[in-house]
Amino acid sequence: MMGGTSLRKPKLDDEGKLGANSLQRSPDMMKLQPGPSDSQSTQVRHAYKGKEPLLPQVSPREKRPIVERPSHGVQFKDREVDPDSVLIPKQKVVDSYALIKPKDEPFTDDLPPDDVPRYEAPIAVIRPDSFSKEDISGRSFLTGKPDDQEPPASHFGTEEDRGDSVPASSSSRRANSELAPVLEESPANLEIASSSLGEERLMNDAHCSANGSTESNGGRELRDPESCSLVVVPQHQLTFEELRSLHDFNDITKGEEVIEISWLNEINNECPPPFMYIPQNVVFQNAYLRFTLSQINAEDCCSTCIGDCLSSTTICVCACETGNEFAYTSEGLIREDFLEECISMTRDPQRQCLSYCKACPLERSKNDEILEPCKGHLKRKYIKECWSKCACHKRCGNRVVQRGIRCKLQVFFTPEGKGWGLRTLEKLPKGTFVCEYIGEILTNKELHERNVQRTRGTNNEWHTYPVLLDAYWFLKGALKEEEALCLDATFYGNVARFINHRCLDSNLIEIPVKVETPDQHYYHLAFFTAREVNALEELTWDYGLDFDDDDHPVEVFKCLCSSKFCRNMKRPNKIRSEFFASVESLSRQSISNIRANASAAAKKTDLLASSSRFDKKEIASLQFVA
Ligand SMILES: C[S@@+](CC[C@H](N)C(=O)[O-])C[C@H]1O[C@@H](n2cnc3c(N)ncnc32)[C@H](O)[C@@H]1O
Repeated sequence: MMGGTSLRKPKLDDEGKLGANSLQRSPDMMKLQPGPSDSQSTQVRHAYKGKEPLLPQVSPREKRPIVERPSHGVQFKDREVDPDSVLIPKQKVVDSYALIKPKDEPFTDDLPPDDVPRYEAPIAVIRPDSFSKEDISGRSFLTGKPDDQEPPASHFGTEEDRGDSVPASSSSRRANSELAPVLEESPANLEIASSSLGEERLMNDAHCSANGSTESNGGRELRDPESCSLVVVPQHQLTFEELRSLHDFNDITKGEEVIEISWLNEINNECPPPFMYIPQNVVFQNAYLRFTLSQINAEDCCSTCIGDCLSSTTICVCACETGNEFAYTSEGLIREDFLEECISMTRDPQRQCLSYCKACPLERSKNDEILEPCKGHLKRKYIKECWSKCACHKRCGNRVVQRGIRCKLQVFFTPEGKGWGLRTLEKLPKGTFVCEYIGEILTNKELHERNVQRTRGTNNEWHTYPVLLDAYWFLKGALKEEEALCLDATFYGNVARFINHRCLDSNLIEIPVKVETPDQHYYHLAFFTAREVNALEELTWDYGLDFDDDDHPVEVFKCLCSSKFCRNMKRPNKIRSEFFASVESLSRQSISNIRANASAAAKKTDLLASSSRFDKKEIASLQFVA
């Protein structure tokens, strides 16, 4: 599991020092699989070493007009694109950019067949008119649509509808489709909530497709196209051409974002793995979300604000959550002190504040007979943005994440063997919003079921990309199953699914952002730059993986982040001492904080020490740090 929870256990190495793995998170919280393409990619790359990369013919395409809107208060600076970084394939680039310019060679059929990655295609589509209005509204899950397309608040069922355990929306979905409870027996069917256009889609067998399994009949009937409006799409192994066309070379988002995001492979002939691009989170099945205006109380919105909240002289209700100061500056960046606080709470083991659930949903989802105690979840600072019930202007400066991706990004094939990655094509100031982590909203039980199914399967190429939304789990005594949520970008996701891991000093930091609901159990996970990032730099994020952990079913990857803080690296002594020095300096500030509050620290250490989950070595390391 990436991000979300973070219990880093300082560890001692063999010599009893704070070791290379000293800043690790809880094992069970972090489960992540190697990306689908990595193993293949290494082989293919070697096979093509020294050859010119083959890149698809770029067909000229009309540039999508980006509507410029008058600015009210917040200025989203037009960042200057580094001239050396113009990589967008459809743009003409001058010779000096040849190093990174996408090649124009057309694909030919004479590619060695063994080097052609094989995937299966998704799948099927339901026509929008196939559901009743009620059903559509029940499923709507639209948030933060950029600018003028922002949708109205969607109804997710009333309190009465909700019943004890199953939300009305998911009940109605089940009534409409028997495709819901199928993970165990049949190939999983995946249901997607409404798109930005209110369009309903149903993806059948996305899991199976991603899994690489084949259907012998070469196609699968989903539903009668007339009665249920499903289109039958033949299932077969994708040819290279088909795979390539799955992701628009110029825009992997297929027009779903305000800006285009190209993809580029200068290393080998691989294409990005098959997945469905979505710009907003969607409910998979049982997750309970209720976005209603009636649910938003006066204290949850700024119903008296006018124009730009950031320039208002009176205190805006939406800033109360962040100490009466907005998290954003008038340039649309995160405020320096707020950002530093978030960084230190996430990265500095002494600042990390863990909270413990009474009945941890993560442990509950395992269905074990004995419920293990909660291993702790990182407390986080979060941002609260203005939304529909706020009276401020749509371009109020306290609406950043909901405006969608604004940076010039590119999905690219990394040369170091990490598979695909995400990079910026322009210099990004510290505190810039880059993108959200978008995926299917699953309950933890659903995620657990997916994982079980994956590990049971014969094909280990089915990888998962999940993050927990666990920042507030501790607030509620016992979360209902449908309230303990996570995001999974394995089958549906946005560009964030390409962000690779970097231990500790990654250039992105994830911050929870509340937009459309005051509910604590659902929030957006947004990535901001933790420092200034240069054009062409890869964007990275610390997944919080514990590379020593073999107590989870998902194999961790061999980390190639090349950070000097890498937790998955045997270091020579010199580098090791540098590493300790860096950790020491990072911790100094926090150690003084702990000294200032010795009793709280001691209490915390006692609490951790009393937990049977820690062995002597770990307790010793906790005491060492304290
Ligand atoms: C969220 S995906 C990132 C995108 C992925 N590289 C791809 O090609 O789709 C996570 C996977 O990327 C690879 N990865 C990410 N960070 C890595 C790192 N620091 N070293 C090696 N592999 C990494 C691992 O295979 C991991 O399971």
